[in-house]
Amino acid sequence: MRGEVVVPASKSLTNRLLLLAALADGPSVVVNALESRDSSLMLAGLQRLGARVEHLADGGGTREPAVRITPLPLAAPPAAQAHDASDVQVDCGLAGTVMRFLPAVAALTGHAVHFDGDPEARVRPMGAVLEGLAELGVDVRDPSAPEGAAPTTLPFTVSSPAGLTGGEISIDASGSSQFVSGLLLAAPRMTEGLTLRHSGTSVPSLEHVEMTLTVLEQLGVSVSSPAPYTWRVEPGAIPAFTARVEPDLSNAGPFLCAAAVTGGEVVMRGWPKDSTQIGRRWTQLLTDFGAEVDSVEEPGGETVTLTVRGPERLVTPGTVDGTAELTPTLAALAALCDGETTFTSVAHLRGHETDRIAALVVEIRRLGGAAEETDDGFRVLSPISHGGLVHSYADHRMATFGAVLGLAVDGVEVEDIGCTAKTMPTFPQLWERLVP
Ligand SMILES: O=C(O)C1=C[C@@H](OP(=O)(O)O)[C@@H](O)[C@H](O)C1
Ligand SMILES: C=C(OP(=O)(O)O)C(=O)O
Repeated sequence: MRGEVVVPASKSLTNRLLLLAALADGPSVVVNALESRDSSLMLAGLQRLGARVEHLADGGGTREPAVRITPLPLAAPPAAQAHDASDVQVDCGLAGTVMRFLPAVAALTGHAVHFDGDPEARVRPMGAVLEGLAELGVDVRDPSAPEGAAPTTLPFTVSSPAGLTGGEISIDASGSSQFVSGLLLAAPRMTEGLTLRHSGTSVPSLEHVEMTLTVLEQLGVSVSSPAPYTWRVEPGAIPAFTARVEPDLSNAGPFLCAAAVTGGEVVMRGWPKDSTQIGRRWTQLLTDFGAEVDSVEEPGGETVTLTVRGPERLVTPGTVDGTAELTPTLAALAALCDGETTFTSVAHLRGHETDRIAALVVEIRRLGGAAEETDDGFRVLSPISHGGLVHSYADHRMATFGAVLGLAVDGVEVEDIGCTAKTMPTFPQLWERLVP
């Protein structure tokens, strides 16, 4: 695999910026927003909550497509305009950022809003974010459950006729960093702002919480972390803004790994030098697996051209720690190494699009490799030895895991490559272009 790749925009940054545009104090423009299932669901959800969405061919003279959002109306306490909006429905699909980020925004509008999603989404953990909202006075219920039973998964309805006052709450976010981000993103529009404390052992994917805080700060919101695992967002207007979205560095992973597993070379221009995305870790991770990574600064100084060259034989780093959403792609590298690789601090992957720990172990074994689950992750013991059908489980990263394996082993077929549309609808075309 040899060539140059331009990956689409970041899902995580797109969905944060779209949401914050809907809470800003005037129309805002998100340039180079991702177009994918997750971002479409975010836009549709924000529209349901009252935001206006316009697609622009040229975002503010940059000749790049953009989305202009006119903010949604917030509840005016006392909630004179809050109507009985039992017909406001938000479809979350399988998007964690929609199911975890929009309930607090829904509460700010004063409407009763019903959330549901794909069958696979109905098992993804939601408890902590819903408990947090309940602590803030929001009525959270599953209309089909017995009276009094607090929902911990989709579907559910949130309703807070007077909007959100905010204050100080504590939740256990050990299941997902999105529980923290989902409450902090809405916090500037809570009348008292929000102090949020995490009460469990550790928060996974902490890079994503840092991304939330940085984006808020870049948009003029005052944020702080007064103690470990405690965050404070001050109340206030979010000035209307224009922001451009970086390329998705997590989705860059399969392409960079394509070079790594084939002894090829893949070039990416416009790689941000200073990103909040967890995908910034690829340069070190690929080096750890034996690839050669070069970066050359581009004019302007904010981006580099990244070149990844694959080694003759991959080497295992032994342990790979806390790699969150990068893990399925890294598991493909591990499944092509002779030595053992142990993935640690990724227990929360069981609550992703599918139980990724179980899925990765099953699929590696299906192709003749040896792998086992551990308490906080999994271990790849020996490489895959033959082809077969890799199951996707509706999970874009399981599909791209299979695609990377198929470059190194004959006869690998990936079921439902279309599920990559969750964050990268152009994956099949971009992939084909790299094949010699
Ligand atoms: O905030 C975000 O944009 C995300 C946070 C992470 O969630 P978890 O903390 O559940 O891993 C990550 O895996 C997900 O793809 C995107
Ligand atoms: C975990 C992921 O997605 P979500 O935003 O749906 O949680 C992911 O993209 O790997």
